[in-house]
Amino acid sequence: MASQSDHKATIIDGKAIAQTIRSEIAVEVRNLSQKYDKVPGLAVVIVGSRKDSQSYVSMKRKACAEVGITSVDVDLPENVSQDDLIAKVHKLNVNPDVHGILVQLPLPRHINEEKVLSEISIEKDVDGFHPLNIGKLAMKGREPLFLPCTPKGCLELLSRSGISITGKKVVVVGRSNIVGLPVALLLLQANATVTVVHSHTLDPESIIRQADIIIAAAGHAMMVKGGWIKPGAAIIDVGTNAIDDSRKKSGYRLVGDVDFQEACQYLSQVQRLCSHSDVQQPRVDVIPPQQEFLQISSDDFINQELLRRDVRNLMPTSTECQSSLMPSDNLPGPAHDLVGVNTDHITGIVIKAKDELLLMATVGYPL
Ligand SMILES: NC(=O)C1=CN([C@@H]2O[C@H](COP(=O)(O)OP(=O)(O)OC[C@H]3O[C@@H](n4cnc5c(N)ncnc54)[C@H](OP(=O)(O)O)[C@@H]3O)[C@@H](O)[C@H]2O)C=CC1
Ligand SMILES: Nc1nc(=O)c2c([nH]1)NC[C@@H]1CN(c3ccc(C(=O)N[C@@H](CCC(=O)O)C(=O)O)cc3)C=[N+]21
Repeated sequence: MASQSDHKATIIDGKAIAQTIRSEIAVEVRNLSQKYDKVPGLAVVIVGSRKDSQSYVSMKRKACAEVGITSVDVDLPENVSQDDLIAKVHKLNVNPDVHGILVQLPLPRHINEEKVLSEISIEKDVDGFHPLNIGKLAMKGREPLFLPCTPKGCLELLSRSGISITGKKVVVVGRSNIVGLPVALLLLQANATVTVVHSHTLDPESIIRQADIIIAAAGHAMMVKGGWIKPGAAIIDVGTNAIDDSRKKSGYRLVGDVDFQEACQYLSQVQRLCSHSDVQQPRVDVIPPQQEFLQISSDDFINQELLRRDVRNLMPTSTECQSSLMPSDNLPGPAHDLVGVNTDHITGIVIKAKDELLLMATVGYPL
């Protein structure tokens, strides 16, 4: 996790964490097989030959092999009827060697996904897509039998990276049944204050900028820009988007929903600010009383010493603070009061003059 002394964005190594989790599961599977003389079985059902689905399914089957879970492969043709698919699911429901059933989505258009998913026995619904499982996830004090894997993975990444959730402002970008909605529900259960951004959300940038934690799951390549991220924020980028890349043999490369390069550059720049006074300044948004947004350099407003201090020492009465924050000629009126900052870590400074919000500096450093 990023610390005050870090000068660049810290990268959560999802691959390494996944490897650790797989090793832990392998031990559990070994213990189970020793105790019960049986290994867990996962049925992975795929309909048709979509390239992306085949690639995800083969990843799942490989992961099963790696940890010692038996993968029961069910590959059905694109034109399989809904009744035949449901009959297959029913067979798997009663197969004692199958403990989990996963029907890869999306299904072909002629098949009703909702109907098929509701036919999976809730005891074997490892994707957690059964309405009863999702319903329990949404209710206080109820325990779903299975949690959807990607949302669960997001929380694992956070907890294994030492990022606490309780009390944090989390913005989830996306509200799909697979990722956005269940991850928002899980975060709510973990005592976060959750905002969900979707395709009808007005001004997503200003909402995302308030987040301590961002879960990006919109399926929209690099939509979250570096400047949208509050310094110190943790980001889990779920998006997997293929974009054209002539330098690749395949002709494409995968990118997330967050502009990774830009985010790292932006965060590094802001974090360096805390210890070097000569570096380029981050952007600062100024909100004049007319509510117009202006972008200016923070040079004129904030000195380095101020940023290094504990927020609690920066009380409105501090003349030093006021003079250091006093803009030369941009802001009218008498001394400005420093009225609000996040107390855990300096993530924003709000200055008031004559009870009007005049300036909000989105600079600071993480814990
Ligand atoms: N790594 C993993 O394990 C997984 C990764 N993924 C990846 O995550 C991404 C999302 O997948 P999935 O949830 O299935 O996608 P869906 O297309 O089902 O849902 C996308 C969601 O994002 C919202 N959205 C779309 N565009 C915007 C936008 N410009 N601003 C804000 N919100 C937007 C949509 O809003 P609305 O509801 O209004 O339409 C919708 O709720 C994809 O890139 C996918 O490949 C998915 C599953 C697992
Ligand atoms: N019943 C069902 N359950 C699912 O969980 C499900 C599904 N249907 N349908 C489609 C989505 C999509 N999905 C992904 C899984 C892993 C990666 C993933 O691991 N991506 C790698 C790269 C993969 C690659 O190299 O191709 C990465 O992000 O680094 C992405 C997407 C699961 N889904």
